[in-house]
Amino acid sequence: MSGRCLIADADPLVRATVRRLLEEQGWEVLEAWNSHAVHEHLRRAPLDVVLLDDRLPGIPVLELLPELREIYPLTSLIVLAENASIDRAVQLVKLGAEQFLPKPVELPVLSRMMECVHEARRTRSPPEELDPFLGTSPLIRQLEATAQRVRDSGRPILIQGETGTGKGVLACWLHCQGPRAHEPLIQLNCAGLSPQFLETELFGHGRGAFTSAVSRKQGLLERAHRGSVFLDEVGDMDPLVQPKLLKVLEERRFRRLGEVEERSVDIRLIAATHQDLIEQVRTRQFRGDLYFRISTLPLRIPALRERPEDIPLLAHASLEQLSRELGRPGLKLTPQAEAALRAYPWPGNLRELRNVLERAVLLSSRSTLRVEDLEFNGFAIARMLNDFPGETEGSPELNLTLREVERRHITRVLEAEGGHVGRAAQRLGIPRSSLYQRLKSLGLSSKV
Ligand SMILES: Nc1ncnc2c1ncn2[C@@H]1O[C@H](COP(=O)(O)OP(=O)(O)OP(=O)(O)O)[C@@H](O)[C@H]1O
Repeated sequence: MSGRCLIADADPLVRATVRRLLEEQGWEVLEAWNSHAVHEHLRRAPLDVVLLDDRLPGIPVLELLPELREIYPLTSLIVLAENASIDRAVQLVKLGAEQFLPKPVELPVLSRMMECVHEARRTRSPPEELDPFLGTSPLIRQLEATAQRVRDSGRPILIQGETGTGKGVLACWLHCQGPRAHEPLIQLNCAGLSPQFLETELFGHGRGAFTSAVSRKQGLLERAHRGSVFLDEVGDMDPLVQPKLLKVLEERRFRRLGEVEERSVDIRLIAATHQDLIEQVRTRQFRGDLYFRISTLPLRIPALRERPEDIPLLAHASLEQLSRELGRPGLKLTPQAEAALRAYPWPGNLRELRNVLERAVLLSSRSTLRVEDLEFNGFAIARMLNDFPGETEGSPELNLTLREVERRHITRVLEAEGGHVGRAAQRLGIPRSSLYQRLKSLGLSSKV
C-alpha cells in the first residue's frame, strides 16, 4: 500500500505507535502536534489521509474539519476521539470526517480502516478536467498561447468573457498548471454579497468584531496562503471592499475585521468578470487603481458564436463525456443536427451547449441525435426548427442548400439585432465588411 498520511495528535506516544503501524503497511507518515502544523504540512504537499485527534491543540476540531474539507477536498479525514458519544461521531462526520475511531486506538481496527480508505481512493475516479482550449479557431489558439505565457507569473490575471464561456474552467487550469498547483485554490463569487459578508469572507474577523462574531474566523485569503484566489464576478465587488483588496495586492498585508494586527499573505489573484470593467471605472462603480492592478495580464475568452468552427469539436467532446457519465456509448450527431448547433448563437455559451446536449441525450433513446432532439432556448427554438426542420424521411426542407441556410440564419441574426450590422457581424463571428459582402451576394438588405 502506498500513500502519504499525517498523524495529528499532541501525544508523542500515540504518534509513534501509529507511525510504526502505518509505516509497516507501506504508508509515508508525517507528524503534527497542533492544527497549525496540520495546515503547514498540507500547504507543503498533498496528503492522502489525515488522522486527527479530537482534542488537537489550536483551532478546535469542529472548526478545523469543515475548513480542511473545503480547502483539501481530496484528503480523507479520520478523527480519533476519546470517550466520544454517538452524537459526537455523527457531528464530526457531518462536518467532514470520513471515518471516526474511538481512543485508545485498536491497532488492528485502524489498520483495516486505512486499507479501506486506500482501496476507496484507488477506485475513486478522478474528476474530469475540462480542456479550456478545445478548438482550432484562431481566437482559441491565441487564448491558449497567451494563457501559457502568463501561467507562471505570480501577477494577477483578469479573465473576461460572457457567461458560460468557461472562465472558471480557465481559472482552474491556470492554477493547476502553474507553480502553485500543490497549494490551495480558493474560489469566491462576489455577485450579490453585502460588503460586510464579502469582507469577513475574504479577510476573516476577530472575536467580537460584530454582534454575531462569537469566535475568530480565518478569511479565504489566509486559507489560500501560497496558493491562488479565484474571485468570480469581480465587477460586482462592493466599492467599500475594493481598496482593501488593492492593499493586499500591493502590500501583501491585510487586517481581519475588528483586529488591529496586520497579517501578511502570499496569494495569486485570478479575477473574472462578464462585465465591461472599463465602463464600470468610467461610471465609478469600479476603482480605476484596482482595475489597473488586476488587468495587467488580461485574458479574453471568445463567445461561442465568435468561433462557430469549434462547435462540432466541442459538441463531440461533450457527447463523449456524456457517453461515459450516462453509460450511453457511441453518442453522435447527424450532419443536420451539427449544422443546427453551428447556426445557433449560443447566448449561454459552453454551459448552454452542454445543457442542450445533455437534455437531448436524456430525452432521446437514439444514439445518433437528430435536429428534433435538440431543444434550444426560448424564441430560438421555433426559428431553429424552421431553419433546420425535422429529419423525417422525405422532409422537403432537407433539400435546403447551404446558401439558403446561410441566408435564413443571417436574416434571423439581423432581425435579433434590430438591423444593426456591426452587432450582427459580431454575433456571427465575422468582420463587418464580410457581412456586407455576404448580404450583397445573397441579395439581402440590412433593413429588417
Ligand atoms: N472547455 C470546456 N469544455 C467543455 N465544457 C466547458 C468548458 N468550459 C466550460 N464548460 C461548460 O460550461 C460550464 C460553465 O463553465 P464556467 O463556470 O467555467 O463558465 P463561466 O464563464 O465561469 O460562467 P459564469 O460567467 O456564469 O460564472 C461548465 O460547467 C461546463 O459544463
